[in-house]
Amino acid sequence: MTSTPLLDHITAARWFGGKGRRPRLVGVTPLPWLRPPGDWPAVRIEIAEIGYPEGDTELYQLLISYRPEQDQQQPLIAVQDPDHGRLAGVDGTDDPVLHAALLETILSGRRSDDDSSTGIGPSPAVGEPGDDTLLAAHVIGAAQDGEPAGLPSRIFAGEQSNTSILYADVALLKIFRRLQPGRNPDIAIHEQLTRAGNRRIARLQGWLTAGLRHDRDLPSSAESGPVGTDLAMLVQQLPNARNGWELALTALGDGQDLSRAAADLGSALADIHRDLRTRFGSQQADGTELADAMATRVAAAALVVPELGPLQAPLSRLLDRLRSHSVDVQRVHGDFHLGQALLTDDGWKIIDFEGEPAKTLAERHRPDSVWRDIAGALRSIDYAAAHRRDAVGDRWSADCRQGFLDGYRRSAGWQPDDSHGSSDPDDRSDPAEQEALLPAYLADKAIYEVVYEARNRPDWLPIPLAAVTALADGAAS
Ligand SMILES: Nc1ncnc2c1ncn2[C@@H]1O[C@H](COP(=O)(O)OP(=O)(O)O)[C@@H](O)[C@H]1O
Ligand SMILES: O=P(O)(O)O[C@H]1O[C@H](CO)[C@@H](O[C@H]2O[C@H](CO)[C@@H](O)[C@H](O)[C@H]2O)[C@H](O)[C@H]1O
Repeated sequence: MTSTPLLDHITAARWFGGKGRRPRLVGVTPLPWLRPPGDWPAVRIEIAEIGYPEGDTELYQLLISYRPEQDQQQPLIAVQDPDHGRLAGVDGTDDPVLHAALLETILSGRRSDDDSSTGIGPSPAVGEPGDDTLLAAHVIGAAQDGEPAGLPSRIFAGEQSNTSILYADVALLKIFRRLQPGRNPDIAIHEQLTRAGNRRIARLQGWLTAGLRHDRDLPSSAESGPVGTDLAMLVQQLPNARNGWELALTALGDGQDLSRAAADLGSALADIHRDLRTRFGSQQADGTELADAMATRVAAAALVVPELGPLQAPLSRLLDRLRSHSVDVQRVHGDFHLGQALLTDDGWKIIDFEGEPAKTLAERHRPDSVWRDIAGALRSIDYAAAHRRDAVGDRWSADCRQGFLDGYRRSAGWQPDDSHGSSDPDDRSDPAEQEALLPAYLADKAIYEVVYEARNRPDWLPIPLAAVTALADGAAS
C-alpha cells in the first residue's frame, strides 16, 4: 500500500472496517462547501473510496477543515479550489466550526413533514440541482424552531462505531462513517417511529443525504444518475441515559434482580415492533427458505470457527423446525442487544437501528421475524451472565430472560393481563405457535456472535460457543 497522510488517517481510525487488509486510496469526492468563501476554516464533507486487492471497495465519510496552504500545519490533504485558491485540510471531526456548519445545514434543509420523503429531493440545501454531487438536508418535527447558532458542541467520547456530535444537551448528530449507497436503515426506521409518535426512541429531527453519481463518485456500476446516500442523522439527545449492558453488569456484580427492568425492556421492544408493523407492513415468509439461509450461515461460520463443525448436524435438525412454518415477518431492529437500550428518566429507549454490520444494505432492510430481536435480547442477558458463572448468575439470567419475555408478550397482547394487557393485540394468527421459532433464532444469533467474536474479540468466543453447544445438545436429545 502507498502510504499517504490521508490513507494513514483513515486506516488508523476506530471506524475503519478494513483492518488487517491491504487498503489503497482510490479517490476522494468532495461535497459542497458548508460555509461561504472567505469564512475560515472552509469546511466540507469528503467521501473517500478505499480499494482492496480482492477487488472490493468501501466508502468512508470524512469531515475536513481547510485553510490557505501556508496557514495549515500537518495537512492530510491539499487541493486547488476555484473559490478559495490553494488549500490544505486537516481532520475536522473535533472542529466546532464544522459542527455548527453541519447543524445549520441540516436545520436549513427541506422540511418533510409528510410521509412521502425519500431522503433525496429536488431542493438541496447545498449545491444546485444538476450539480454532479448534491447535498440534501431534511428536517422533521420541531427541529427548525430552535436557534442552533452558538450551541456548544463536543464529540461523544464513549464506545461507538461511527462518530456522534453532541450539541449542548439537546441534540445528537450521528455521522455514518462507512457509507453504503442507498437509504440507511437507522434513518428509515427512526423516521417512521418518529412520525408514529413512538416514545421508545430518540426522536429524529433531520438528516443529510448526498446524491452521489455512479459514473463518478461510486464504485463502478452500470447505473447512472445520483443515488441518495445517507450521511448523518440528527436526533434528540436523551438526558441521563444509562446503557443497558453496563446496568446489567453492575446489577449482576451486586446480585441485584433486574427482572422488572427486563420486563419493561421487553415491553418497549414490543411497542417498537407494533409501530414498525403498522408503518412498514408485514408479510409471510417461507420457513424453508429461512432455514436454508440459517443453515448456510452455520456452514460459513464453521469455516471461520472449526469448533462448530461437529455441531452442524444437530443444529440443522433444530433449524428444520422452521420448515413447517409460514413465518410472520416485518421490519425489526436487526441487531438488538442490551448495549442498544438506554434507560432514561422516561423509561427505556432503543437506539441504533442499522442492523447487523456484516449484512448488506438490502439484507438489513429486509423484513424479519420479531424473534430476531427477542433472541438478541435473550442472548445479551446470557452474555452478561457469563461474567458471573455461578448459581446467582444463573438465577439472575433465568429471571431476566423470563421477565423480558413476559414483558414482551404482555405488551404485544400475546397473553391476557389486566394490569398491562394491550387493547390492541397484534394480528398474528397464533403467536404461541410462532414461539416455536425462538430456538432457531437463538441459534442463528449465537452463530453470528461466534463469527463476530472470532474476528473482533477472540477472548469472548467461549460465550456464544457455549450457547451454540447448548442449543445443539438440546436439539440432539
Ligand atoms: N439519542 C441519544 N442520546 C444520548 N446518548 C446517545 C443517543 N444515541 C446514542 N447515544 C450514546 O451513543 C452510543 C453509541 O450510539 P450508537 O447509535 O450505538 O452508535 P454506533 O452505531 O456508531 O455505535 C450509545 O451507546 C449511547 O451511549
Ligand atoms: O457495534 P454494534 O453495537 O452494532 O454491535 C456489534 O458489537 C456488539 C458488541 O459491542 C455485539 O454484541 C455482542 O456483545 C454484547 C456485549 O458486548 C452482547 O450484549 C451482545 O448480546 C452480543 O451479541 C454485536 O453482536 C455486534 O453486532
